[in-house]
Amino acid sequence: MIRLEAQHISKSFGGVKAVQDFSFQLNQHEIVSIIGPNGAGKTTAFNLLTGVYEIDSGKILLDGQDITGLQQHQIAKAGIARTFQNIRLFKGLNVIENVMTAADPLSSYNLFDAIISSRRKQSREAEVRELSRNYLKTVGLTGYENEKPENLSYGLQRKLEIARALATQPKVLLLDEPAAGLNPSEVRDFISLVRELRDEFQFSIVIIEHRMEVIMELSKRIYVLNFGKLLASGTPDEIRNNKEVLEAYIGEEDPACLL
Ligand SMILES: Nc1ncnc2c1ncn2[C@@H]1O[C@H](COP(=O)(O)OP(=O)(O)OP(=O)(O)O)[C@@H](O)[C@H]1O
Repeated sequence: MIRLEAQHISKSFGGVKAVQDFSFQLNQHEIVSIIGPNGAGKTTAFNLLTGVYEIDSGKILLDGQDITGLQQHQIAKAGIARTFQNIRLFKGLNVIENVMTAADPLSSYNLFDAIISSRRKQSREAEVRELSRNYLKTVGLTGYENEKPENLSYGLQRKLEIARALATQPKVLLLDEPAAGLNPSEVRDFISLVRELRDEFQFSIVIIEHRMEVIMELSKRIYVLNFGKLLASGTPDEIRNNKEVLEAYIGEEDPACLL
């Protein structure tokens, strides 16, 4: 069953055609990737799927429902969660509070609130705290609940971002360069985590990534963008052996990156 579908979506910024007539499908319980050289339109595609930008033309469907033109918070509520290329965490809050604000976005978790709040709110807070503790456990952050996010290593901050995304109980998780800045052992760890998450939560995942070992190991199918357009799509083996794709990567920092 198709979970998320983009039909001929396009977006220009002035004269730059960032995404042109791009279509893709993501099935239930599937991991697909979007790859392409720098500036190919990958992040713009995520921004269109999550309502950060209004699309110029095309349609986006989630479980067959048209979600084109919805606001970011409506799309999040409909079931699409994402992480960002540049990690976005709340520095003023500790690790567990970062997850709690995602699990219960209408609440603010701070000491003042705790003192003045009603018993009902306190019991809701206890419930959300417990849920958040579980999400932290899932990503391997047990023991870090009271740390400030900026004191965590880059790899752990990435996990915290994922815990925040999990807390919104998504149907679809969009990961924008989740392995950027990770060392080789963190990359291995991350690959296992993504598989575990998909199996445990039964959701579908789209990954944008430059680290090809991540893409090749995790993706069932890969979409390749170049200058905003779909250049190719197929299985990791098909993409690895696609001459046009290899040519598109020539001149990139890591031209051998398709492995
Ligand atoms: N808000 C914006 N305003 C103007 N131009 C933009 C904006 N966002 C993206 N672009 C342009 O759209 C094109 C696609 O950018 P995008 O960030 O989507 O590429 P990308 O494939 O994610 O690149 P990278 O791998 O470097 O992150 C680029 O030419 C970029 O400069």
